[in-house]
Amino acid sequence: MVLEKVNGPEDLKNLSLEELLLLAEEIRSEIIRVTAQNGGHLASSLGVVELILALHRVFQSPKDKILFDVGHQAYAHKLVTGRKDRFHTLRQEGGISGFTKVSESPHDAITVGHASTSLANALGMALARDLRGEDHHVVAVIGDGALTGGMALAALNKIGELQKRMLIILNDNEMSISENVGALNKYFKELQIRKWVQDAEKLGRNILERISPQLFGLVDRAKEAAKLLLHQENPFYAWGIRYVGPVDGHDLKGLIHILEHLKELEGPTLLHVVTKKGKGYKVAEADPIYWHGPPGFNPEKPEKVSKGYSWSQAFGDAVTELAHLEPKLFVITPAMREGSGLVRYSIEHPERYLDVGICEDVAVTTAAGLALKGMKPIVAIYSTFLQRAYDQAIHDVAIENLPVVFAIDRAGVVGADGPTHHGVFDIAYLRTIPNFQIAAPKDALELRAMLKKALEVGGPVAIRYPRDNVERVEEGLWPEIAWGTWEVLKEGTEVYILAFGKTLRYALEAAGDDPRVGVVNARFLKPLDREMLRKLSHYKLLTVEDHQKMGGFGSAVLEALNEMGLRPEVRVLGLPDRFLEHGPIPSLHRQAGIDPEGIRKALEEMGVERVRER
Ligand SMILES: CC(=O)c1sc(CCOP(=O)(O)OP(=O)(O)O)c(C)[n+]1Cc1cnc(C)nc1N
Ligand SMILES: [Mg+2]
Repeated sequence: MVLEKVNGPEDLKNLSLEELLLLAEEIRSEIIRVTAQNGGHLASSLGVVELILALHRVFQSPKDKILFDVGHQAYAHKLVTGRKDRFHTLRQEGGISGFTKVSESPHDAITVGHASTSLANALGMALARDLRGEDHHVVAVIGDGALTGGMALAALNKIGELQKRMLIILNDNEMSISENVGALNKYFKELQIRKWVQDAEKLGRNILERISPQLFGLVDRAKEAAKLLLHQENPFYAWGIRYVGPVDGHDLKGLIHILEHLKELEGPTLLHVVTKKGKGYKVAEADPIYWHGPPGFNPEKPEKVSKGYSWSQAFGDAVTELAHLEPKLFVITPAMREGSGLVRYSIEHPERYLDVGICEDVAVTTAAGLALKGMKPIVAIYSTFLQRAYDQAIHDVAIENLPVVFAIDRAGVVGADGPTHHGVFDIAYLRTIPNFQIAAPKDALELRAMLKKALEVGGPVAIRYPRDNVERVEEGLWPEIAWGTWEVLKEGTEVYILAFGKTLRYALEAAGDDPRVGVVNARFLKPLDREMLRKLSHYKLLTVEDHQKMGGFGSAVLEALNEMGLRPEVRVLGLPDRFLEHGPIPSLHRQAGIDPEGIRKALEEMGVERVRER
C-alpha cells in the first residue's frame, strides 16, 4: 500500500508517477470505505483526488497555504496530511471534522463550511506574506458552485487590482449540489467545449499543414483574431487575473507539470481545472446530486436510502400545493433545491422558482424586489446560511415591511456538519428586527397552517423548523391558526414548560403524566402570546429551545415579563455560549441540557422533584 508510506505531504515528493497513480486509487477506496460508514461529502471529494495529490506534490504545505473553499471536498487532503489513521472518525463525535479546520491540523489553512470565503482569505494571506517579507505560495481551490457567491466574485475584483502573487484553482465539475447555475457557469461550459475545439484544432492543423501551408497560414491568422476576441470576452482578464485552462483535472502528470510552471509566475493566476464530480465511483459519477452527501451506504452495493419524511419535504409539499392556490407565490433557493425539499416544486412551478446560486444575499434581496412588485416570495433557506443575508433582511425587506416569508430549515443543531452548519442564531438575529414575525410549528399540519397564514399577514415572517423527520399529513389540508397565540398541550399545577418545534417533544417526555408540570406549544416567538404569558406567570416557568440561550426565545420571555412587571421564577434552557462540535443531534442536545433529562434536572432545581417510579 502506497498510502502506508505517506505520513505527510513531503512523502509525496519521493513517489514515482506510478506510485502516485496507485495512491490515488487507494485514496478513492478509503474515501468510499469511510463515507460508506459515516456518511459525508463523497462525490465532491472523489472529484479532486488527483488535484489534491498534484498540489501537495508541487507545493510545501503547511509553509505554502492551500485553502479549500467550503472545505467539504478535502478528504484526500486530510489523508495525505497526517490524518489517515484518524480518517475513520470522520464527522463522528470526537472525530475529525468533515471540513478543513485550522484547529485540527496546520495543513488546514482555513476553517470553513460556508462557501465563497477562500479567495478573500487567500488575499489576506498574500497581503500578510508580502508585508512580512515571507516567501511562500498561497493557493485557493474553489468550486464552480462556490464561485457563484458574491464574496468570491468581489474578492476576484480586488485580487486583480492588487496583483498579489497567488494561485486560484477553479474546480469546475459543472455542479453545485444541484446542477450549477449562472452566466459564468454557461461560459465555463463553452470554454470546455473550446478545450474540445482546441484538441480538434490540433488534429486539424497537422492535416492542414501537410495539405497547403498557404491555407494553413490564413486559417492560423483567423484563429489568432478569434482568440483575441475570445480572451477579451474572458471575465478573468477583465478582473486582471491571468487565466489558464481549461485543463483535465484527472491528469495527474499534466497537473503536476502545469502547477510547477504556474508557481513561478508573478501576480494572480487562475487555473481552470475540469473534473468529474464523483470520479472513480460509478454511482456517484452517474448521480452526483444524491452522492454529493449520502448517509451511510453499502460500498459493494451502493443504493440510495430514504432518510424518512423530513420537515424539508413537508415544506416542499406544502408550497407546491400552495402555489396552485396562490398565483403570486414565488419560491427562491440559494443553491439548496434538494436540501430544502424543492425538487417537486421546481418541476411543477418552474416559472415561479429560482435557484440564485450560492448567494443568500441575492436570494433575499431578489425576494424584496418580487414583493415590491406584488408577488408573494418565499425564501427557502437554512438557518446557518441566512446569516449571509442579515443586512438584506433588515435593509431590503424589514424597513419597508415587505411580505417576504423565510422558510428556515435546519433550525437548531444539525449534527455531523458541525458548528459551521448549526442553525442556532436565527432567533437572536431576527427577533431584534422590527416588523419581523417569527414562528416555529410543532408538526407538519401547523407548518401548513403557518405558511398559508404567513402569505396573508404581510410583512417579513420567519418560520423555523429543524433537521428532522416529521409525520406526513394529507395533501389539501389547510387548517386555520390563531396567529400569535400559544397552545397549552398539558395543564400543570406548579410549573409550565414553554417550548416549541423539536424541544416540544422533549418537554412532553419530561413532563410525562406529572400533574405538577404543564407544557405549552409556544409556537409564536414574535409576537409572543403575552396574554397567555400573563396567565402563566402565576406558575414557575421553564423555557427550552434548540438555539443559543443568549438572545433566544427565553430572553424574549424574560424581557416580556419584565415589561409587564411580572416576576415569576423563570429558568431558561438553551445552547451554551460556545460552538457545539459535530456529533449526533441527540448527543449534542444532551450535552446542552435541553433534552428530556436536562429538562427534568432543571425542574428538580426548581423544586419539582422527580416523581418516583411507582
Ligand atoms: C457542504 C455544503 O454545505 C455545501 S457544498 C455546496 C455546493 C458547492 O459547490 P462547489 O461547486 O463549490 O463544490 P463541489 O461540491 O465540489 O461541486 C453548497 C451549496 N453547500 C451549502 C452551502 C450553501 N450556502 C453557503 C453560504 N455555504 C454552503 N456551504
Ligand atoms: Mg462544483
